[in-house]
Amino acid sequence: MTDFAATKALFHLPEGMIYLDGNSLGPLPKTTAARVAQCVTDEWGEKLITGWNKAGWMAQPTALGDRVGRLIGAEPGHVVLGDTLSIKVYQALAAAVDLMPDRRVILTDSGNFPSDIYMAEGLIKSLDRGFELRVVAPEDVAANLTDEVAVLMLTQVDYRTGRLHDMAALTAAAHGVGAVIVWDLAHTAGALPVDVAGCQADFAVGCTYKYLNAGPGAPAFIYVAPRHVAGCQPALSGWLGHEAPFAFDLDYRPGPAIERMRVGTPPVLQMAALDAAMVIWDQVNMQALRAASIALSERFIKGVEATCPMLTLASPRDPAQRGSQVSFHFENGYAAMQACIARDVVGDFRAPDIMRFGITPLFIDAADIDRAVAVIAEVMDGRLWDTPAYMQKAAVT
Ligand SMILES: Cc1ncc(COP(=O)(O)O)c(C=O)c1O
Ligand SMILES: Nc1c(O)cccc1C(=O)C[C@H](N)C(=O)O
Repeated sequence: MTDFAATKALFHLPEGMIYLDGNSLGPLPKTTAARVAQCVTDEWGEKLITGWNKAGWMAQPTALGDRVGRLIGAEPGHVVLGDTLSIKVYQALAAAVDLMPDRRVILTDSGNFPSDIYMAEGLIKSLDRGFELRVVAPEDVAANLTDEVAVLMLTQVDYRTGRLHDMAALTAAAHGVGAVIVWDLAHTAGALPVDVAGCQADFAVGCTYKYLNAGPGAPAFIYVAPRHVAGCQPALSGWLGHEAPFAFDLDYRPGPAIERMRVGTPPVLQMAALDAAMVIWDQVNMQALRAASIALSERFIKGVEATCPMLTLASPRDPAQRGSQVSFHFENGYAAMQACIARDVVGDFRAPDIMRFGITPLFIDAADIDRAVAVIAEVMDGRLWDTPAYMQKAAVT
């Protein structure tokens, strides 16, 4: 599918709203409610426990894994869904350090999402084998790849600025010093073409509630390269990752392939929501999507820069260095974003001063971009953000 004028009709968007936040929580596909209702009434309601076999619930994590896998260039049979992204980061990192018994440095960058860093710290603590987490500036990653590094763990697209790491180059550089790489694709999957297999990435993880429209709390995914899967000893050895879960053996034996990265019971209702979203995503041509995303992003930057001199671009100016979001610095960014949201232009704020806008061509078009620019200009020009009501920070920003 390359006709993004048609895809907008596939999503429910509140009347009058311009939703520039599909990179945080994607909007609802129009078919999702019926698909989830069918799962609830026909599958859960009528099939009850037999739904695990008859409705295919047990096979969903790998079946959906292949569909998500297409979007990231994974080989079939090497992606599985389940758990949260933080859990999948932990699993991937634990498996990665296991491959490198003689090295003790996990390298990451300060643009990484904090949860990835916290999970690495937690893993290091529980391993208690003297690992060091080394956090460097994003532009210094390559220079810090030494033969001390066991694992390079990176989020490809910086959640604040949208800065995009070169997956092929950094994967090759990590391999060049004998290290293993873990990619977090939270802001990549459904945002731009990726080729984990072609880049020879070792592990990749990501979520499905942002660009992939599977809804709040939707399951995460994990990719393990074919060459590693047989040697991968799951750190989170739950029963559904066992070779024969229904043998109920007391000794753990990992499942045959990517199944071993499953942990426990899959979230069946969320998987149904993901299934509905994937009916759209199965059709999407990622190269065409990327071209549309760049055209809209360039239009947005041009419009905002022409009308809002107090906003400064926080994202890379070169579209090849950006994911599918555009961010601006503004010292009163929180209040300004609240003022935009009150006028139906929805983006989000990331501390300390980032106004972040997701550019998602499946449901945002050039007319939306122009209207959003006009609203942002009105907010900035009229200092409409400068009211106490917009300064009050909510629990979730
Ligand atoms: C890059 C990145 N990694 C990890 C997470 C954490 O994901 P989750 O809350 O699903 O564990 C997020 C978002 O919350 C993220 O953007
Ligand atoms: N996962 C989120 C949530 O459960 C509540 C609110 C926001 C989020 C997010 O996705 C934050 C996100 N990782 C970010 O890019 O900022």
